[in-house]
Amino acid sequence: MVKWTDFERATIQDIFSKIDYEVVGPAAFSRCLIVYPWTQRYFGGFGNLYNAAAITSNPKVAAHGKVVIAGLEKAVKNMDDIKTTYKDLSVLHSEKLQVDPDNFNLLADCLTIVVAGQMGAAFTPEVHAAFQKFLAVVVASLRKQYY
Ligand code: HEM
Repeated sequence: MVKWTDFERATIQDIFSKIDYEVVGPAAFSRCLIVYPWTQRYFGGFGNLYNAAAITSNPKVAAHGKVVIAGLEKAVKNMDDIKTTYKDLSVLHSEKLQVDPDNFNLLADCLTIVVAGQMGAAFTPEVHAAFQKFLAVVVASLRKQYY
């Protein structure tokens, strides 16, 4: 089981209480599609992903970015058992969506960059370390049902 320090718990709660979901989710997801274009292959039904401008103005991309953040919020609310919380989500990404699990880290990196940009100076190395640990547990939990 993952052990969290008081600082880590407080920091994760604090980050998610401060960030603007409507902005961070879409920004992180669209950044992932732009920076790592092979991730677009899973979103064939999302319409125009032709270039960065098309991606950032695509309403389906924005909507899915919010879905991802809502998924992360579940992990925030269940920090002591993210693996169980993400069981179905892991099965979905593995068996139905067949997402290469290496891509989880790419989206996590984009989330870090966007959150850092929003938080500015408050995103200290200690806060970064706590967020990194949280994302590592999220990614490991999403990978759990892969075989
Ligand atoms: C932090 C990592 C991620 C989280 C928390 C996450 C979360 C979610 C959630 C909550 C859903 C909706 C599930 C449902 O409808 O029941 C979803 C769907 C989906 N995810 Fe992820 N996801 C992550 C990473 C990725 C990555 C990296 C990819 C591909 C590069 C991906 C591809 C998809 C696809 C294709 C869908 C279905 C979209 C649709 O057709 O509406 N996910 N994800």
